[in-house]
Amino acid sequence: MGNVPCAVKPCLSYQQLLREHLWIGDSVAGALEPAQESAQLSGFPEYVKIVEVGPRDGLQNEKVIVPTDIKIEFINQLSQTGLSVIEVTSFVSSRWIPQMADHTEVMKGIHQYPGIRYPVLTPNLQGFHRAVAAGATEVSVFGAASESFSKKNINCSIEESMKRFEEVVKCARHMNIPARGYVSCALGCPYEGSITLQKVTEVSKRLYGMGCYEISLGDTIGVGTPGSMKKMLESVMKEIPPRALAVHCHDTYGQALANILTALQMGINVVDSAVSGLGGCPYAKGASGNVATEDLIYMLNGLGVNTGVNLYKVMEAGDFICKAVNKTTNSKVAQASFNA
Ligand SMILES: CC(C)(COP(=O)([O-])OP(=O)([O-])OC[C@H]1O[C@@H](n2cnc3c(N)ncnc32)[C@H](O)[C@@H]1OP(=O)([O-])[O-])[C@@H](O)C(=O)NCCC(=O)NCCSC(=O)C[C@@](C)(O)CC(=O)[O-]
Repeated sequence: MGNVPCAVKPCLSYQQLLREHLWIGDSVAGALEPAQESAQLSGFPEYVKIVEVGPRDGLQNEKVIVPTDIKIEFINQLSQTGLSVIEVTSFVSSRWIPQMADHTEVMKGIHQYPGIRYPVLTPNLQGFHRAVAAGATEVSVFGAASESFSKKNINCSIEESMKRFEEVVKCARHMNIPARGYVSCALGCPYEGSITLQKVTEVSKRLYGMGCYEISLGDTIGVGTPGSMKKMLESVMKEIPPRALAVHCHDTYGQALANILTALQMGINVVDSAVSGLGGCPYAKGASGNVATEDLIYMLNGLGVNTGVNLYKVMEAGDFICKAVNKTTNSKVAQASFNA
């Protein structure tokens, strides 16, 4: 029963807690009111948009190729949870990321529900055109604040990447397709170590300036702390309003939830996460998965922050994909619940 206080241990199991109490994520009338009040009082946003990156970031690093029908079933299950954004796949080179080679089949195979957005990664115009042909209606370009990471990940300098992204975003705008921008290594780089605040801010500003509607600041190797997150956001927020920013925290050093909490207190209300804490970038060696969506929802529910997402259904989708890829979940909430 993990951290449940001794006094309640004999009375409650985690499953009871999850099913019957406010942590479940359904708005039980009345039950959320005191917590919602506390969320408002403490300066947290009333609503957080969760960008589920499990099918893309979560699976891209898996060595064994996950069958396409499993990916499609996983995404369809996620669509039943209340999530409003699910990142589906990447239109990148299959030589670089073999796991994403079935991007077109996945994109065409999923059921796209109204009200849910299904963005995909597009590093260049070639990827963009293929994505659109496969039915994508939202794309993301992905840059880095580190020169070395940019070269390792997308085989070009930051400057060259900006030119490619400008082409993609321009084309997307003509077609009324929203484009999101990622900035990797916002809190540290696997090759260069510390990255200056100026560089993170400069790259973010360029992506925002070219028309990306939201900039996701990636702690690619999970080295950030609430202290470095605060400083980085203070710098970026001088150029970009918090409503256009998201945080994307890998949990390598166990700091992800603390970093997210810091970002929320600073006015950010978009958070990327991956079911079961899956994930990692093949070009960021040693980086572990993203913050688990289950753990994020549990924390937000406890704060009374609305996400519209059902925790129990997310845990079921997580259980499905973990069994399919033969992995144990990294979500503490799922571990505690399923082992109770
Ligand atoms: C960007 C490239 C393609 C450049 O790769 P390149 O080798 O420099 O490309 P090129 O332009 O020289 O072309 C070489 C070949 O690639 C093909 N090509 C060219 N573009 C494409 C494309 N879009 N889709 C499919 N094929 C493509 C092109 O057609 C050609 O084929 P060939 O003539 O030799 O047969 C490559 O480096 C690549 O695919 N990189 C992807 C890396 C990646 O996906 N990394 C993981 C995602 S980023 C991440 O996880 C971080 C994030 C977002 O989560 C945030 C965080 O945590 O920080």
